[in-house]
Amino acid sequence: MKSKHVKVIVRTRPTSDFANGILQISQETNSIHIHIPKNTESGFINNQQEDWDFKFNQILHNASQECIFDECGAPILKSLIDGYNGTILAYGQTGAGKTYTMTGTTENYVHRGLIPRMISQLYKEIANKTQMAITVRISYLEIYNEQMFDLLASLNDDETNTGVLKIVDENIGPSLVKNLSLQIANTEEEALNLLFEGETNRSISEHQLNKNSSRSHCIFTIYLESRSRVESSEKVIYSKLNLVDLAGSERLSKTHTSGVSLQEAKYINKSLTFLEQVIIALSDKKRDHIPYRQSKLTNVLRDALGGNCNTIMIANIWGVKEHIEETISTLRFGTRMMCVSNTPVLNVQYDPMALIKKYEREIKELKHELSMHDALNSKIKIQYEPYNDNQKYELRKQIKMYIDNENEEIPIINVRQIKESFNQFRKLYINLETELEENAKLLKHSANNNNLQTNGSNDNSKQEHENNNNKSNNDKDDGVGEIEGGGFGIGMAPNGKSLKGSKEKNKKKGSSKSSGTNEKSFDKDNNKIEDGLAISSSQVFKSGSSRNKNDHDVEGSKLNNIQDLPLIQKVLNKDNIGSNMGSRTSFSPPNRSEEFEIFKRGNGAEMNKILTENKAILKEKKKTAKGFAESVNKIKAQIDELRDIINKKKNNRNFDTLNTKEVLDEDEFHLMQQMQILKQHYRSKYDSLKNCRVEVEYCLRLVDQCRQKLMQEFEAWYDSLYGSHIAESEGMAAHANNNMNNIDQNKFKLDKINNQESYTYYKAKKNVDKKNIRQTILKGRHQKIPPIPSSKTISTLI
Ligand SMILES: Nc1ncnc2c1ncn2[C@@H]1O[C@H](COP(=O)(O)OP(=O)(O)OP(=O)(O)O)[C@@H](O)[C@H]1O
Repeated sequence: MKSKHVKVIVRTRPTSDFANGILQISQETNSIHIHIPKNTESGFINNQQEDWDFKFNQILHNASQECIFDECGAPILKSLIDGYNGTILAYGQTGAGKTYTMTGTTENYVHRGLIPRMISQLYKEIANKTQMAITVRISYLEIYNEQMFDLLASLNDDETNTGVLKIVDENIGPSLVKNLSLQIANTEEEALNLLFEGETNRSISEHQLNKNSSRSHCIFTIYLESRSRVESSEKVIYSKLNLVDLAGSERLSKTHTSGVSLQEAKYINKSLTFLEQVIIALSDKKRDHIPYRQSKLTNVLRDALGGNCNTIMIANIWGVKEHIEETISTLRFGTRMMCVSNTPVLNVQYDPMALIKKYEREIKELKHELSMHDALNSKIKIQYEPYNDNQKYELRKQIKMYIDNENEEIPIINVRQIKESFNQFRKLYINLETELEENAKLLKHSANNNNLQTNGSNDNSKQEHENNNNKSNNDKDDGVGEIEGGGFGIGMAPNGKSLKGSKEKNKKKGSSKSSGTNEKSFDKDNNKIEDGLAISSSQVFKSGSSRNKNDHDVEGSKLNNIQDLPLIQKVLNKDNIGSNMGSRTSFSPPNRSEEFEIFKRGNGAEMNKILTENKAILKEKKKTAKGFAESVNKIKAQIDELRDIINKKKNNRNFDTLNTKEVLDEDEFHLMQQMQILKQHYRSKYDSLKNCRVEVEYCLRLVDQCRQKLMQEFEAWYDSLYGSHIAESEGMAAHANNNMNNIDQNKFKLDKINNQESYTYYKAKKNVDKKNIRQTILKGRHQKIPPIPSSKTISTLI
């Protein structure tokens, strides 16, 4: 961007009384020399200096109005139409010809000033610019005694623009003055009417020097908004032209004013002083702050002074002897003004609405082109709309398979698919992170529990050991605990009692009172759960979530309920649903067991794999525990047997050596030693068994969690595929069933048939449930058993 200095052109008012000896004008060199000899009789000149030399951009001595337009107006007008702001300031003492220069006189057309000439030329130019649609707006502002007046306010019909005029800090609109009316002028005549309207409204007061003299600053502004008729219409060029008729710059003493006129003169003087300060500040390159805000005039003209504008100042001088001091003052001001530089730039803006329309058009065309391109390359099925839920689901499936090495690669279709793939990868990663955190928590929790149990079992063991030594024969009936059994207390193994026998006993008792889970029943249990899923996954979901010590019973009762289900659903699917749902066609969701099998192979494959692996680990642990339990029982039986032999020997010896000191024979001594060894073995095996049990319980919990998650995922998957259909055709009954116990289910079904209100209620319930299921799934997706800590590790963790 190139900066330009403000152009200063001096115009002299023609006079027969020209101060020839004092004022020498050279139009060739554009310079003015003033010589005031000393000892002159005029008392108001500066005696300290005799000569003044000034040089300007141009001096128009006794020039015609037409010449002024050609030299000042025409170039500014041209750049205005090209999109650059322009300002022409008329500065000078009262009577020097500022108004004549800007407005001219109306009596004679030849004497019309710059404004009417520029208006006229503007419309001629607009008429020639056929490729551009140019809108002309006009404002006319008067600043009088530091107050702003809208000279065109009288034209506002709707009284919308009646607010107080205020200078806004940011030039957000075409005008810096808020509430200043902008009148559209479609023709030269309309523009001139506005000029004249403003003129008549102009504030005029009596003045000693010139009775028509204006004491106000007047700013006539032409705003152009240009859009190309041929190129894109969103590009708008805004430009404006300020034509400023400043108030007289003479000194207060010269005006001989008093009262109101004095006050006016003070304001004029003040604002011109501020104008001068701004100019001084602008011409000093070291100055950071330009005091534009000191006066309304400088604030309004801040764009024209040191901003984005082509600025010309016409310094009007009245070359008579008595005004020589004002002439010097005006020329000094002009000289300073020449130091001010502006940086005019093209004011291009983009109409946001038009821009949006353009982009929409472009997108449409590009889509069209893309679809043609795809068609030519036989890629007919490619879509460019955002991914819907089903597509996301499919992509996620592909990614999972890719991660599991089941897919060599994911075929790239388009950028949208790549983006969505990244999204899905991120989601999977976040899930994995959550899963790891949860596992870590679980591990810690388990370790804590283990420590407590290990400590407890150590104490128990000690106690048991002591008890065993003191036990009498009556204790023989107490059995030794085993992994499958509920109680795991160590007692005396009765003679002939075997592990098998105790298992039988437990079986008979039933597992409802058992604190542990029977291995056999556990496996059976697993089958049941999956069978349950086959019929009603939500039933299974419920069983998974409520798995506890009484699982066995729960499962049993569930099976009964499941058997009842098809009949109830038949009833629901038949007439009742139809009567409630009107003419909607009924939809029968696919068989859940088949779907579950599909799910396990597809989306749930990963989870199912983890579950299977975990179950295998669990089985292995149980097997180990069983082995320990068998060893413990075996040793216990040996101990009992040995104890019997020892006791018998002891009794016999007591009988033989009555009232004599007790002495062990060699045989008895050996038996006692064997007993010691057996007890040591017993303790060692018992400890191993305890530790193994902790691991089994830990595995059990995790297997249980895996199963629940598999079920939840299946639920969500099934629901996402068929949920809406089920809801539409079956009402919300089926799903509500899944989340209620049997009584509630039947109640709901009856309500559903008879009462529309409950239908709405359950519908709401279903939505909440659905949300909760999703949230649960999102919280922790897959939980794979982390490496099972050995009991030693668990102990050291605590
Ligand atoms: N170049 C000129 N040719 C002919 N007449 C002129 C010229 N300059 C000024 N005059 C006449 O001088 C008189 C005063 O001029 P004008 O009103 O334009 O002064 P002004 O500087 O605008 O004064 P004010 O500061 O009071 O507004 C007017 O009658 C005007 O017609």
